[in-house]
Amino acid sequence: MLGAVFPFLYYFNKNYDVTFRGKLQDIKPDSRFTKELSDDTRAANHVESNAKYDVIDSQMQDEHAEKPIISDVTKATTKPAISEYLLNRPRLWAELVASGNTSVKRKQLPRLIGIGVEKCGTHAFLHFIKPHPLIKVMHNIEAHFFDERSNQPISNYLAMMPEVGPNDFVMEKTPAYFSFPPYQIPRLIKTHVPQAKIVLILCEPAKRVYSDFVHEWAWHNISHNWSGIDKFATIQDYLKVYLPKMSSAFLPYNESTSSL
Ligand SMILES: Nc1ncnc2c1ncn2[C@@H]1O[C@H](COP(=O)(O)OS(=O)(=O)O)[C@@H](OP(=O)(O)O)[C@H]1O
Repeated sequence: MLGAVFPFLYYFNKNYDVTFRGKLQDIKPDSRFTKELSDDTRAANHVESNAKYDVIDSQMQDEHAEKPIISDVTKATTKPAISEYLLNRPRLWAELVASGNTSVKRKQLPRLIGIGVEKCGTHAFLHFIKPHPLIKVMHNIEAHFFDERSNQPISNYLAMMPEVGPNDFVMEKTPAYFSFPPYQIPRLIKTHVPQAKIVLILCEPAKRVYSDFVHEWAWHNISHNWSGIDKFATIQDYLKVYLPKMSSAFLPYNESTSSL
């Protein structure tokens, strides 16, 4: 896959000057590489383009002094040609991470909240996203605040979070936050933590049910005081309990329950 992407990016960068606005008509042939130019002109263009990087560098350095670095990254990714962005990207990331490495750390409400669905790979998602240098996952991972402590003040939720730098994104995931219509918990989250992006992972329902059965069975057998679904030996026993429980959670669909 990567083997296919890199030659494409190389060809693309070499032959086109892309103004990074996402529209096809903005992609223009780059005059620096067209055949009719003499070698001298190409050399002059090369010097000119290097000078352009210096200007961008100095502009970005000036701007860092006044504004949060994050807005500079947005500028750097939207204004210059994509080749300039690719050249500057490692430095931008290093600066962004370093600028958040201050001694001033504060607790932050999550900016990413995984709400489920249980048994659809929510741990795998966390595993993939955790190495990101700006994502800080809360220590216990699952806060269970909105399902178990929703009567408490939001300051208690904040108290559960790690202390982080200004550019960091705190994440927690509690698959039990996913609720079937009328979506009470996601709505509650949106009300109390409006800045948070809610991540919902879905998977094939039959696979999910079987995974849930194995999970519940294992918990029941490992922990005898497990208060989940009642004792069951087979998936048929499980479905007898699970299906009525799920169908009672559904309400008829209407406008008032679909406004999330
Ligand atoms: N990448 C990816 N994509 C899809 N599914 C994946 C992935 N990685 C793990 N899995 C399977 O997800 C199941 C565990 O889901 P969760 O991590 O959400 O479980 S939990 O709700 O936190 O207990 C569990 O399913 P079962 O093995 O069938 O039980 C995992 O195998």
